Amino acid sequence: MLWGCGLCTLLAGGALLVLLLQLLRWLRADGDLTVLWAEWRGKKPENELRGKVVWVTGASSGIGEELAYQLSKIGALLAISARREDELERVKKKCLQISNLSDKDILVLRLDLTDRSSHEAATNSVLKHFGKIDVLVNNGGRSQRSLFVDTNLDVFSAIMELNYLGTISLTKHVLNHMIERRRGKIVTVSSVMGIMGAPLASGYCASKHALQGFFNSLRTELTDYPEISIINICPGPVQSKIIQNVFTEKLDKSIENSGDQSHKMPTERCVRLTLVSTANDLKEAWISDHPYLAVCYLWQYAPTWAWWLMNRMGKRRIQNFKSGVLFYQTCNRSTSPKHVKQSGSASGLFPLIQFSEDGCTTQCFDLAALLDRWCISCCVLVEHSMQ
Ligand SMILES: NC(=O)c1ccc[n+]([C@@H]2O[C@H](COP(=O)([O-])OP(=O)(O)OC[C@H]3O[C@@H](n4cnc5c(N)ncnc54)[C@H](O)[C@@H]3O)[C@@H](O)[C@H]2O)c1
Repeated sequence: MLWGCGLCTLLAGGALLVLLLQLLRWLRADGDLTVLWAEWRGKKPENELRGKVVWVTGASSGIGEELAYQLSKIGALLAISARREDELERVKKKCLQISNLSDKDILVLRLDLTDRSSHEAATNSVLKHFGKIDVLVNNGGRSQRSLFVDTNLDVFSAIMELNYLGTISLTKHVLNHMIERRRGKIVTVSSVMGIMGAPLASGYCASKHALQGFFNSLRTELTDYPEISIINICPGPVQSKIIQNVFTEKLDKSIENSGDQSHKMPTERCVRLTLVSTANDLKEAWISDHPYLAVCYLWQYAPTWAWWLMNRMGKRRIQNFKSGVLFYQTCNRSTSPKHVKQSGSASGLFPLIQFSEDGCTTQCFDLAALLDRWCISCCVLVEHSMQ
């Protein structure tokens, strides 16, 4: 009897959760509440960032490249940096085509974040060209895909050198200038992996946690400078070249198969919400589709349940990784996770619920199907959540 009541409560809770998720998806709730509010009622990036000098690192691909495009359309003056100058020239050419900016409004500046001795000169080059830096976007970085036990410590050192030390080194030089002017914005593209943990990305998660801790502390040291904003952006999985560029267990080994990216958040959307967060000086912004965003909330409010979920799914993910199978190789690669072709048993969580292909590709209205879809989505989350 009691057991029956418990089961009913569990099912009702599950149904409510699923309905809530569907509602959030339907409402396109792909950011935390402060981001969504800022997008609806807040300041527009077009008004706040036009004419501002914005320096974007890691601008040769992915999120950084798209930032360059959207900022140029808005009319911001740009310094774009990465290691490959030819790629930056390509990005600059496109920026000039899609905007009203002229050649001198976009500075291409080669920068290796790991070469910290070059950061002061690079900062001076931007200042010499534009006379000021209004916004620094710390975007350059690399993810990881390897088990800690198999990974050379050099890899952990390289991740921290790039994602953490490279970022705070550049910040230090630019911040000196902002302190002199008593104004500016430092935007750092962290990750939801700076909030939670995930298997196969221990070094990457550590570097993003380090960034979160660093910038949250720096913000408290800048209370005498209310016009200087420290803005941490925490995206979930976003379409980019991040998987092609991941660190593996050895420094000289690259990944063989970067897999399908189509289920991830479109780069344009992530960048738009990043600019909304920047325009509105949001201290921290979670930008992600569901169920990833829901897991962030779970992590924040019920960490022990979040651990349970992560451990359950992480086990499967590690098994797949060891056998050389990416989880989504069991899925329809040309569509999103909600269009997973495999049976529910692919998740290993609800082995009794079986799907036909169509059961997954159509909108599912029965509770079991919705629950199963949620579980599969969660598994795909674990596959990708370390980016
Ligand atoms: N794509 C995602 O799913 C995702 C999710 C959360 C956070 N992020 C973060 O977003 C940022 C951008 O990543 P992305 O997804 O666009 O990946 P990406 O690989 O497409 O772009 C990374 C950029 O960083 C640059 N970079 C790498 N090493 C560098 C170095 N030593 N010096 C200077 N630049 C260097 C690359 O050249 C490239 O321009 C990263 O910090 C990443 O951690 C990405």
